[in-house]
Amino acid sequence: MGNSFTKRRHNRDIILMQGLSNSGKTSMLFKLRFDEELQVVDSLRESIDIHGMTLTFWDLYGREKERPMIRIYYSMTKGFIYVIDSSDGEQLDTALEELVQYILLDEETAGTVVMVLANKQDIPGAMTALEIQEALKEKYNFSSSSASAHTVFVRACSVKTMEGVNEAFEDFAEQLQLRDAGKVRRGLLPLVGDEGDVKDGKHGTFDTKDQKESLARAKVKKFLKNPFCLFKVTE
Ligand SMILES: Nc1nc2c(ncn2[C@@H]2O[C@H](COP(=O)(O)OP(=O)(O)OP(=O)(O)O)[C@@H](O)[C@H]2O)c(=O)[nH]1
Ligand SMILES: [Mg+2]
Repeated sequence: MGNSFTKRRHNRDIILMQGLSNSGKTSMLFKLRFDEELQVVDSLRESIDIHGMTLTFWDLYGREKERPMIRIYYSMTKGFIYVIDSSDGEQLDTALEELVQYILLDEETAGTVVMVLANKQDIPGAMTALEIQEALKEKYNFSSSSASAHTVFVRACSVKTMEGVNEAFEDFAEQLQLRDAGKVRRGLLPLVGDEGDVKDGKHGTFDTKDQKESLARAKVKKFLKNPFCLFKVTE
């Protein structure tokens, strides 16, 4: 029988969706869950089946005053999806500052998977995933010892066109599975496909995966299928 600390750690089963107001959290969750454009609500809690898992997402309001208080849910959280409006260059600094202060530097989030979504890629002039990743690296020292506490990765997407959204959530679920299987990848993971390419001012497409990534996936699938493998609890 575990003590209350152990119990609390093992009870982590929600995914928090965070990000500044207007970044696209609710529309994203609504479209994933109901395949419709959102018009009416600004916060949702929904369970979605992804990659053979049922994940419960809590999309919380992006209102400024409430954002620091979201940490009361951190002890129940196993992953974060941090949504950024890539078309809003003026707010990027604030968005990344909050990601660092409220999530990455909070000890309660250690061991979680953090996906940063560079949303609204359909808007001309939107910052690329690479640009956002570089800006994040300037804010947060990923080679510090505390940086290895998380699995962090950046993906580009557009809720409007749904480009990159399903793929990003699949990747997220896969990282959670890896974590649960004791095969945790720590620190900042590389971008996939040609997300990093910015040629002639154009953004890359979001759906190509590079060979290394698919090799890694194949290995994980093999590992997960092994009936003799013991699933290690990593927290
Ligand atoms: N062009 C474009 N607009 C988007 C995209 N994603 C969301 N939007 C729009 O951005 C606005 C804000 O979206 P919401 O989903 O309400 O944003 P939110 O992050 O939930 O905001 P709060 O509830 O205030 O925290 C809406 O008008 C959406 O239609 C996108 O990928 N492209
Ligand atoms: Mg909302």
